[in-house]
Amino acid sequence: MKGDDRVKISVIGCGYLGAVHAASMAELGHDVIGFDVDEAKIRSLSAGEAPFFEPGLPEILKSATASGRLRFTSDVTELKGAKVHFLAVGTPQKAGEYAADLTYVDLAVESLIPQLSEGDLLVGKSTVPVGTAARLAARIDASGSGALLAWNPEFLREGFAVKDTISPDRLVYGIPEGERGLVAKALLDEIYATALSNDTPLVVTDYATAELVKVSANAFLATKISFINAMAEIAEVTGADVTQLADAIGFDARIGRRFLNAGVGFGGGCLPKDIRAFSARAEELGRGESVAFLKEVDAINLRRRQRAVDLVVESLGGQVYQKKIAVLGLAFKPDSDDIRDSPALDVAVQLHGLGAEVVATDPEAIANSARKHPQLSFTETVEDALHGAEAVVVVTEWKEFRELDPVAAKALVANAIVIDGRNCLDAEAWRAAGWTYRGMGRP
Ligand SMILES: NC(=O)c1ccc[n+]([C@@H]2O[C@H](COP(=O)([O-])OP(=O)(O)OC[C@H]3O[C@@H](n4cnc5c(N)ncnc54)[C@H](O)[C@@H]3O)[C@@H](O)[C@H]2O)c1
Ligand SMILES: O=c1ccn([C@@H]2O[C@H](COP(=O)(O)OP(=O)(O)O[C@H]3O[C@H](CO)[C@@H](O)[C@H](O)[C@H]3O)[C@@H](O)[C@H]2O)c(=O)[nH]1
Repeated sequence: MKGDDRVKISVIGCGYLGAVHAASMAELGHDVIGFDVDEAKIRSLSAGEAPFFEPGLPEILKSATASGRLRFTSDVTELKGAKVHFLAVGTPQKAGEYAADLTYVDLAVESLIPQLSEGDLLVGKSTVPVGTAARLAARIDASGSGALLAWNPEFLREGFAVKDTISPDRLVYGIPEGERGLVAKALLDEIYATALSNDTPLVVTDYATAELVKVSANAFLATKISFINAMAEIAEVTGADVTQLADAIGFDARIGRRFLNAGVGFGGGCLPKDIRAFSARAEELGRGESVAFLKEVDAINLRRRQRAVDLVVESLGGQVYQKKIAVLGLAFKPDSDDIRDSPALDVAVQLHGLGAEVVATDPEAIANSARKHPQLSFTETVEDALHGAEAVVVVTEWKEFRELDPVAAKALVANAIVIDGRNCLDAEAWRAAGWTYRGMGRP
């Protein structure tokens, strides 16, 4: 791509999604300016440093900022002149409610409107309740800026975010009808030229479908995880093994083995809040019953965290008070430092609440966890966590935990009891080394 041909892009909101999107778009050759109201985040990004852990991000941040294709600002007026503006601000769960909080989306759009010029394209990436795009399009029309709106939901997974952005499984464009839609599509095609030239499937549709594709994809994934966790609950009272069950049903190509790992369940900044926001929106639309099952998906999910806590208590004869428990894992999944709605951190907090002396460790998520829960004790090394522990609970399946040597680990602990909250250990090897092994839905 030659300098003058590059599309000038702005990214509004440089959190997990926005920072990765900005750096990846620059990596693909576009001129990008990232904007965030959080000045500390902007300072870190401007220095080429990722404010969170994401494999591959530091490398592309450094190369793109050094090449001049990527810069960051906390001054919204600097977005003037960009042709395409990606909206990537947060849409968290409202406090005490299921619905999504759209405050950040609305504030960001209001601050962007004075910077827009005729023919500019605002592209929504944040996950929003269906109907939001139509409302924002009307607001932009009323502003008289002459800008257009498209909704282009994002499906990246943390831990694989750069790869997922540069080579997505599919692209979805929600665009307006008629000529304006064609203009929007042409700009998006230019931005995603690399992915499209690699035959990435493209779905071009209306706003409502694009918004619904995103939330229904997450609802499906959450349902798949809660389905297998429901089977784990049945396995627990019948002596069956849910991991073998998952393998066996997963061989059916119509079902597939992915997202059938039973354990302490799903967490993170997306699946939990997205299924709740979907339920709330469906209720507003008078169709609450259509997705009523999502409340059960949520309930099954939360029960599994409790199950891990109960297993620890049960294994210690019903009493954890003042007993040292090693909690291996804090992040909501491996290869991430994200602790938003983390089942692992929740298990640690619950055990602490029961009076246990929790010592938790995680390769990347200690700093975030300590900020949120300073009452917990943390240690950098697994060995320190294991030393003198009366029980060990594995709640995030980091490679370093999966590959622990059960013989060496046994020499450190006071009691060889392990609760495998992610079914990620070799049960036979741990038992052979003398451990009492308890998994989630497997004997
Ligand atoms: N994290 C993911 O893996 C992922 C993947 C797909 C979709 N999403 C969706 O993307 C959105 C962002 O998620 P996230 O995980 O990056 O959240 P985040 O909380 O990490 O980042 C949001 C950022 O927006 C900034 N912000 C808030 N108000 C602003 C404003 N008015 N102007 C500019 N910046 C503002 C915040 O300071 C923050 O840095 C959500 O809707 C989420 O559901 C996230
Ligand atoms: O078999 C499985 C698979 C996942 N999980 C858990 O499910 C959660 C979510 O995992 P994952 O989906 O890999 O993480 P996210 O990065 O939150 O990605 C989800 O949420 C994003 C934000 O909307 C979407 O873009 C992605 O497509 C969607 O996978 C984590 O706690 C995992 O431990 C399980 O318990 N069992």
